[in-house]
Amino acid sequence: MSETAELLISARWVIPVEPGDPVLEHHSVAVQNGRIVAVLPRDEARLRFAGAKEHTLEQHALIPGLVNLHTHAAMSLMRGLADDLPLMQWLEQAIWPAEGKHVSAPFVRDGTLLAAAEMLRGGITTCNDMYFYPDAAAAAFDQIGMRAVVGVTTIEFPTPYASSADEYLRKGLAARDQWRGHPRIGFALAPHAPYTVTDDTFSRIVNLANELDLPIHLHVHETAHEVSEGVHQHGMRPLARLEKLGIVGANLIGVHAVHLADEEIAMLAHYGASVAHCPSSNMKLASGIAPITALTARGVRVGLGTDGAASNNRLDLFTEMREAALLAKVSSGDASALPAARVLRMATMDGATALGMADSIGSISPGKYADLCAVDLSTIETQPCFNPVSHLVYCAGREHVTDVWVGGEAVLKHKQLLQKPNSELLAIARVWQNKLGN
Ligand SMILES: CSC[C@H]1O[C@@H](n2cnc3c(O)ncnc32)[C@H](O)[C@@H]1O
Ligand SMILES: [Zn+2]
Repeated sequence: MSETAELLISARWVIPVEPGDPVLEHHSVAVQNGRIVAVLPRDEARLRFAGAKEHTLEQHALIPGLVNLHTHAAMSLMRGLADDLPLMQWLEQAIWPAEGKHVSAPFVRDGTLLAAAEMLRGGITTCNDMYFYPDAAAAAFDQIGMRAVVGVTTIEFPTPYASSADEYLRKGLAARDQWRGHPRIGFALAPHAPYTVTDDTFSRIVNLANELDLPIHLHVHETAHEVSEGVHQHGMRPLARLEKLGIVGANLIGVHAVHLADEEIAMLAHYGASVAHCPSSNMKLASGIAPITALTARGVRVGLGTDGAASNNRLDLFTEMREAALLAKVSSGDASALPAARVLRMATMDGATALGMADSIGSISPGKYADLCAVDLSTIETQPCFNPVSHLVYCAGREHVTDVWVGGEAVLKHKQLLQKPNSELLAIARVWQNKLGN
């Protein structure tokens, strides 16, 4: 059998995430046509793929590209615009008025470019995005070489983007049609939240999700106020209403899921739904601590999200991994809760599975896209290194990411983005800083 690979990426440690939790020392990942063809010992790889170009990472851990299961990428342009407020004051008094004034296709294109650059620099190769002008967002992700699931966003109030649920859905679905078949850009249905979407619109979304086989990406049970208001308005808790409407299913990505009763955890498990856990945003908006230990104990899949840069204020999954682990331990009183390998799996494979992409991303496995992230563990602050998985979650940060590939294409080399110069991105940020600052 003749085997070819155009690229071998050889690393001190290859951490494939599945199957099992192995740490492979001095291994190589062979890549052909954007996909992984083999994971094997380095010496064997050099013989078997003699013609391949080799990229050597002597002191690095090579991990699957991280999957950001919830973000609003273009909100990077509103980073630090409104801090230290709880969710509804933050939205109603600061963010929604600013969005009403500034959001446009160029805003979304530029904000998404900036966010995608930040995410790639931090080892995030795929994100699940929910924002206005999905077509502009898709174009930005494509331009910079990132993989993204873009939301067909729906909210029941008018914005510069659309004036009715019908128009949001029509425009979002038209964008999806336009990007169909793209190897890196996919779509999800993205109703904003139970308090901003009507029963009729949720019913339409259920039908569309079934017809088009799309995930449903939805903020849910983020605050105690959301739950009590839901009871006041609809006579039942939001998740009960969503279950009645058919929204709760295996394709649901419920974002935040902070305030859950035991029966609601059981309900999510029963339907095979996923949760996008966003620890920084939940802490910064004082929303609460999501019951991740209880969710995972019942078998609910949990991925990690950054939320937008206006409520975090970083798009950094290394921080989210560390916080997820520490919050699980302190809130359960159990230091063994969410060990490092489990958290790394949440930030990779579990996010991929939640997006319906388990066969194409999330682990370093033959047949999957070569979405990879190299983390330098040779620095002063990462010494000594007895266990690279421990370091990835508890010690290293996004500043240790040196090289990133998406579909076998290098997008970050020696910490430099290859598709866009930093100077161009900084100039874009300056323009919007001036506009939003006035
Ligand atoms: C309809 S586009 C997305 C919409 O969501 C707003 N948003 C950002 N972060 C949060 C959050 O944590 N909970 C609820 N809504 C959020 C964003 O500003 C857009 O208006
Ligand atoms: Zn959000």
